[in-house]
Amino acid sequence: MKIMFKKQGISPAVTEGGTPRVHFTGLSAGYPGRTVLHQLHADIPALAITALVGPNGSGKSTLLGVLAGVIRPTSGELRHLGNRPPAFVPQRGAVGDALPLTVRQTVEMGRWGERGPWRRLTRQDHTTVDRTMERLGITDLATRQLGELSGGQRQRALIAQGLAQESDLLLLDEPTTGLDPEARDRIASLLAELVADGVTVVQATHDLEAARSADTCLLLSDGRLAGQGDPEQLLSSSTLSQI
Ligand SMILES: Nc1ncnc2c1ncn2[C@@H]1O[C@H](COP(=O)(O)OP(=O)(O)OP(=O)(O)O)[C@@H](O)[C@H]1O
Repeated sequence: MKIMFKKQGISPAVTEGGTPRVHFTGLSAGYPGRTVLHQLHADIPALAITALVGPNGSGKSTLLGVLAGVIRPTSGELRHLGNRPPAFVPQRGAVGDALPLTVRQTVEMGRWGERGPWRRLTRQDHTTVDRTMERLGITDLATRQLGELSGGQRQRALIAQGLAQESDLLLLDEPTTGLDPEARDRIASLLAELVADGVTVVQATHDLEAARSADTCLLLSDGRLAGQGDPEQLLSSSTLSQI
């Protein structure tokens, strides 16, 4: 099993169809005693939105965990063709309701990768946090506890934490699930803006509208790649009913 971070030396096969931000081949991964992902081969194109789609338990969150570096592949090769660690925004439900954190503290944690949890944040860090909260429209929620927010407000705080990491690769686990149409549209517009700003976005989603508006799509079924490419073509009703 190989994990590599590098900017150069991409093989022609990899660059075909656009520069990839992540390339993986023969990738298998899972949890102790249980293989979930089986021999996946795919590219995540740079400066685009990739949707990870598939039924419950098909391995979307596990693949995000592998891309984020929190789950180690058991075999295969994973290449990151960028020079910054990815920013990972977990599912809203995975973040404890009882955590005694304000929105501002939540977003500040996005700077810990640079600074470490015990070092004081710099003025530049605070500026980044302010700017990110403004961008997500949560400045007026700064002193509120995370656990007392609505689903959409909480989701924006978690995305702000991801953005505050200033990575060029943002990995999101179901960012729009359970949100009303206005909140979903807001997040969709933000993701498009981020791509225009130079960020590569990968989102696991059950939201077919979000998936269809992505640039490309990886369809997972039972830990295997059931298809990849144009979401409009891939997410036809016949394919969806098959999986
Ligand atoms: N921590 C864990 N330990 C053991 N097995 C796990 C763990 N997390 C997930 N799994 C198993 O791995 C498989 C894939 O789960 P995963 O969460 O990646 O799927 P998913 O496609 O994201 O599902 P959902 O759409 O429900 O979020 C499932 O069978 C699940 O039970």
